[in-house]
Formats: sequence, structure tokens, C-alpha cells
Amino acid sequence: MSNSAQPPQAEDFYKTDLEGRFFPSWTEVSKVGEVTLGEGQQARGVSAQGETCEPKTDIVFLKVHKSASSTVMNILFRFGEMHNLTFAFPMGGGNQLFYPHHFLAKFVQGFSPKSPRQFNILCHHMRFLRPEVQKVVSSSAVYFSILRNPVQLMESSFMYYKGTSAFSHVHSLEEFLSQPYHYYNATKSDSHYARNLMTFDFGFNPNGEVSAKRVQLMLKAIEVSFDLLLISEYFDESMVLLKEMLCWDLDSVVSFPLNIRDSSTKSPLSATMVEKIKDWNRLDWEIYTHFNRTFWERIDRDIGRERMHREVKALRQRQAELARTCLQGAGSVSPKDIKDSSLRPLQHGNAKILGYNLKQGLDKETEHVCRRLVTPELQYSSTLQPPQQPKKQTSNI
Ligand SMILES: Nc1ncnc2c1ncn2[C@@H]1O[C@H](COP(=O)(O)OS(=O)(=O)O)[C@@H](OP(=O)(O)O)[C@H]1O
Repeated sequence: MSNSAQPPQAEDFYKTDLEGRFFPSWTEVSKVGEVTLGEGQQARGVSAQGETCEPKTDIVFLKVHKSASSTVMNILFRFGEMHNLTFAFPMGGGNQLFYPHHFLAKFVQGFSPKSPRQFNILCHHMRFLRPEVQKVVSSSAVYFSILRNPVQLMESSFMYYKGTSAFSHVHSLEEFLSQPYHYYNATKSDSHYARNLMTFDFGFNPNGEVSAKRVQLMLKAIEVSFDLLLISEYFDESMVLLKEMLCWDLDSVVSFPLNIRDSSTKSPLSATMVEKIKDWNRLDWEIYTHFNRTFWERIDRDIGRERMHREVKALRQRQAELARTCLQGAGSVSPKDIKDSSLRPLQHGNAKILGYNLKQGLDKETEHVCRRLVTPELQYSSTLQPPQQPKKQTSNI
């Protein structure tokens, strides 16, 4: 990651640890050897401070595109399945809540204004609209989302949404950035994939003017609605914050990265391109830099960096242990090498999305746990979804 792509606050936290490690985190940690159960193994129902707390089961997760949100969703699917929680599935059997429309309660399977219903977990892709969301969850629900550096987000989005109107006529992201208004038409229904995608997913206008006042209003509105904003560049730290907020144990937030791209479909970004992407996505940049700062302030306030370091270490050790138990080889594999077709993730645009092979000969219970960890979003969602009307939406974009 280019330094100039990174806002100030996030860089200095055990830098060397993070620089060498992005994917797959367990390959490095697995060298550590023995797995010890540290503070991270807090029993469910007991907070890190030793006070009792009730695990939270009413949850709204705004699944922001291209921000590691499928990995978070897998965590929610596993927790919900294990604890028999209800999910707000999209009506008609689709995978998205009629995105890119603003969310409406009636998009949820089983909800109708005449017989309103509340669900435990709302986590499928949607464009956020708080008053409508509030109709389908408890008033005590916890709201959270995840953000990603808009520079890397756009590079990912360009490859994944290569077929959309703004990107389909250019050969490279560089070409698009050389004259974006030539290719970008804000009135097209898929233009949001090309500019301020986070701003759009939070429900705001991605083409709005960037005045200080407007930015402040947007940040305030997000702050009022969301209890926690995770940062995908600091995924493990995010999981520690999440488990603390939800009063869950460490095992509940362990994951393998999902929906990850093969490096052959990633493009290097020059310093000039980084600056252009920041300018082009100015609203996203404002959101990201603000909540990246408050993320670290929250860690300092609630956990402290030393304890965070220990918790992250425990989490990575647990992931390494699970990887050794569950996976063939060192980690993710190319889609053509995934032996079990039910574990093959959706391939989209120009992105090559990696997956996993499970070890052979696992006992039934272990196989179940391992399979769930690596089941791609669409397959997992279908498994959990009760039988319903013929499908209306099918794609993952
Ligand atoms: N654990 C973890 N930490 C950091 N980053 C992660 C993690 N898991 C997934 N990813 C990266 O997230 C990108 C996919 O995001 P989404 O799952 O939100 O995409 S989607 O909108 O649902 O298609 C995708 O980014 P790109 O590889 O750059 O495309 C993934 O690599």
C-alpha cells in the first residue's frame, strides 16, 4: 500500500507486524507454533473487564461494497446459524436488498406493513436508510459497518465492476482517471460503483458537493446511526473491537478472508493515480479519514494498545490453528483449483476470486465448522434462507 494512500492515524500501530502480513495472516502466525488461549478467549457473557454482559443478538451490519464485508458477513452467518437467530433475507430469494435502491422494510422476506416483523440480523447488501431499517429490527439493535481506504477500494471496484457503464469502455483505471467525466455519467443506474461507493452505500449522494458543512453533516449522520465503524486495513483489530461491543467470545470473530482477489488481477497504483483517486472519491476519503481516526481513539479509550496487541495475537493464533485443522495447503487457491464446486466463489468482472480446499478425512463436526468458514456468501446465504418464491435478483453486484 502506498503511504500517500494512507491517512495519518492508522500507520504507526505495530507497523512491522502489519506490513509483512496481509493475506493470509495465518501463514505467518502458524510458524509461532503452540496455540495459547489468552485474554482473547473471554467467555461469552463476561466482558474483558470481568463484568457480566449479555451477548448481543440484534444486529444491523451495513455491508459496504469491496471492504471485506463478505468476511464479516460470514462471521454473522456462522453466529446466527449457531444461535438460531433470524436473518432479514431479501424478498424473492435474492442476495441483495434491492440494491441500489434505498432500503425499504418491504424488501425483506416475511415483512409486510400489515404484519410487521423483527429479525435478529440484517446484513445483506443494501443502501442504508435508517427509518426503514428500524422497522425490521429491535430498537436495541447494534449497528455497525466497515470502511476501506477509498484508494484500494476503487482499485478493487474497478476490476470487479469492470462491466459497469463507467468502466466498460476503458482499458485501465489509469485511462479512466485521465478523464473520468468522459466515461462517468452520474445519471446511469450503475454509476455508483465508480465514485464514492461508501458514501452511496451509507445512503448519501455520491455526487454531492464537498463543502465542510456537508461533510460534517454526513459524518454526524453516520455517527448517530452507527455504534461502530470497522476498518478493513485493520481487520483483526476491528474484530477485537467488534467482539467487545457485541460481548461475543474470540472464537465467534475468527474468520478466513473471503472474496479475495488473485494478485494477477490487481493493478499497481502510481503516486499520481493515488492522488487522483483520492480527489475523485473525496467524500469517501473524508468518511474514511474521520472514522479511521475515531477507530484508533476508541482503541486507546476502551482497550489500550497493549491489550489490543495481545488480543490480536490470540486471534491470529486461533486462525492459524483453524487453518492447520481445516485447509489443504497454505491458504487460498485459484478458482480452477477448488475441488468442491459448492465452495467456489462467484467470479465477477475482471477479478479472479480465490477460494479454499478443505482437508480430507475430517470428522463430521470439524468438517461442518471448517466448511462454514470457507463457504462463499451466495452459497451460505442460500443454505440459511428458508424456501420461498422464485428468484428475482441473482447477481452479487
Ligand atoms: N480479512 C480481510 N482483511 C482485509 N481485506 C479483506 C479481508 N477479507 C476480504 N478482504 C478484501 O475485501 C475485498 C472484498 O470485499 P467485499 O467482500 O466487501 O466485496 S463485495 O462487495 O461483497 O463483493 C477484497 O479486496 P480485493 O482483493 O482488493 O478485491 C478482499 O481481498
